[in-house]
Amino acid sequence: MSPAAPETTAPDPVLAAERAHLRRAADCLTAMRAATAAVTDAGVDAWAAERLGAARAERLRALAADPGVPPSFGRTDTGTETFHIGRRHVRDADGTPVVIDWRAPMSRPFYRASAADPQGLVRRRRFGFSGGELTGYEDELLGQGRDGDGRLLREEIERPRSGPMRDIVATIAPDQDDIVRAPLAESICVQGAPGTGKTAVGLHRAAYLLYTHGGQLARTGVLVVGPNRAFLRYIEQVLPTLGEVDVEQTTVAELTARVPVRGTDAPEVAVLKGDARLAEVLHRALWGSIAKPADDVQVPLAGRRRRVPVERLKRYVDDLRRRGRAGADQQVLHHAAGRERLAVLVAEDARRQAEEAGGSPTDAETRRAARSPEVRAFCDAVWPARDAAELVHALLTDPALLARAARGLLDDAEQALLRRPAGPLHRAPWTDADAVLVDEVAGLLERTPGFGHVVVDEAQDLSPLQCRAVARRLAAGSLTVLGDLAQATSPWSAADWGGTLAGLGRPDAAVRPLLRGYRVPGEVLDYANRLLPLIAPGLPAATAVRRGPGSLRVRADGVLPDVVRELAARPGSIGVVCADAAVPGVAAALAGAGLPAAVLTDDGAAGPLAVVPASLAKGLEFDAVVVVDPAAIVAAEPRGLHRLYVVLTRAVSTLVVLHAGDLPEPLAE
Ligand SMILES: Nc1ncnc2c1ncn2[C@@H]1O[C@H](COP(=O)(O)OP(=O)(O)OP(=O)(O)O)[C@@H](O)[C@H]1O
Repeated sequence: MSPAAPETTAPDPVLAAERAHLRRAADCLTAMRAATAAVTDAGVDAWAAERLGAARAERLRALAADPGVPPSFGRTDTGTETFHIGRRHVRDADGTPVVIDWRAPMSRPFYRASAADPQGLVRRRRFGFSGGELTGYEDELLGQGRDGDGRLLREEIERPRSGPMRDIVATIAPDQDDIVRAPLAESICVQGAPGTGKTAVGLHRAAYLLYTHGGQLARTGVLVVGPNRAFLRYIEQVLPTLGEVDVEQTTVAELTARVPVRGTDAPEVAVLKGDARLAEVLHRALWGSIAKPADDVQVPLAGRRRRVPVERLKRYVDDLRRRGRAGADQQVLHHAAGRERLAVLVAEDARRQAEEAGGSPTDAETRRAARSPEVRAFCDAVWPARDAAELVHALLTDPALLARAARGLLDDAEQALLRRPAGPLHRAPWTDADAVLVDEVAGLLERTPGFGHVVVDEAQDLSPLQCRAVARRLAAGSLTVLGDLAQATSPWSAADWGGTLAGLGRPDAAVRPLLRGYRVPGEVLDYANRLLPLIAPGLPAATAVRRGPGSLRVRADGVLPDVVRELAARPGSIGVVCADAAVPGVAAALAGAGLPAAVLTDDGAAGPLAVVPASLAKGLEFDAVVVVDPAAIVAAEPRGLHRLYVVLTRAVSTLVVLHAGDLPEPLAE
């Protein structure tokens, strides 16, 4: 590696030149923004409001002025040409590129070149920043077979966390880049150990796809699904920092929020309600409510009445009913569309009769016939319009209805588990799992609008029916599934990805591993990995990209406030993770010692010192983590060891494990 210039007092000509280039790029960017704003302001407010939206325009302006986001983070030299790489294209007034967007094909060697395979580069230069100021650089003379030593990568990872997740655009690794730049048509499942960058890679893939397939994806949209609001708060700034403000980021609970959730299910009930068999029960309940036509229908058409005989009516209904299941071509007839279609078939029958009798009813007359009170009454009797919430409510409160729909699928004990007391629909004690059932029925009634690409994070925890809810939002698009089977804590967690991918509608998605751990120092990762043979015997352990001597402290005698006070002496965030039931006690102990900590909630954002219920720790990270009483975390739930594995892998710099009693066995020695 060539000289890395740390903070210097003597002027470094390379630094001076790069700073000048950055200043120029910043000026050009400001000019580009000003030009865009001028266009927007010049009497095209309606367009601007519609296309950009006030919030988006605001965000773009903020980005332009954000000193924490330098216009370039590195450069490539081919020997004849130099390209600066940044978060977005910057060009000067003549249109000459000043910075190349990281997603452009020309930027690819920046991420892929190595000493063994320089990809036409003689040098790769990475910049180091401090407070938005260029303070150093690292050169890799690839042409001479010399790779870098990763010092800047290490600095970047260990830069104290002060808020939400940051992008990794300056340091995406080749194996990550492979996934980020995979073709749009490819659905991918990223199985990665904690801190290997799955979330980061998924978000950068979304940004890459939007850049590369802008037109197509701008129409169909990109959706990111995370486990809860706290997690979304944590990740939600990554895409805007990359210039992508039009991505919808949500949770399964929000996707399926068709009924007000006021209740909770016992665990065994939640498991059953998430079971794939329920999809079939609901399908039967809905389509089974279609009746057999009992009488002929008299259809008023063009001033005459035409009788459509019951036998033909039965055939129309049967044909349509058959199309309620996916055929070989996967085109499913939705229930509401089936009802419309039935009315049209009846009216067309009458039209044919009229034509055979020498008449010629018009299209408009036929449409009117389809909407006539007679035909409507027939459809109401045979193929009534249904409401998703009403149907699920009826199924859960009417044992006879449930028994009919569940015959051969759910035994008596399972049916009893599902039952809830009868009561008015508007006061129904809906649960999260019920909401997914209602969404399932809504998806049978009408087509759910689908996105062009969906990124689903922490996918190992999805129930089969939650998978179906996500799959409905996918339509013909592709999927990026992110997860770690070793961190699976929900009751439906499986030992492999097959079921989840099938449930998500992409059984053939390739499973791609990520095995280099960025977040957690080697000492901490090795410690957590001791649990792997117990919780996920088939999975290979990740190796950390860096070691951190002293990063792991396992203490039987530690006093929590003292430990926290000591950690707080260093910059960065602190997460105190404990069993959910211990949260009030831990928060009180800290407050009592003059260390007020915010308790992280499902929809809250964490402050610099947060008490984190173990059940919410997934996906998050803190510079320092204190795990309080690991045995209680394990004892709190059936997959407690998996939960412990999650919480032990949240620390970027320091992990302190405080235990009063025995440690879980693999961690004891
Ligand atoms: N190539 C990289 N360069 C710098 N930092 C990286 C890189 N890849 C990942 N990181 C950092 O490592 C940390 C973990 O990343 P991320 O949260 O995406 O991992 P994950 O695999 O989703 O973890 P978990 O399974 O624990 O949720 C983040 O701080 C991220 O910025």
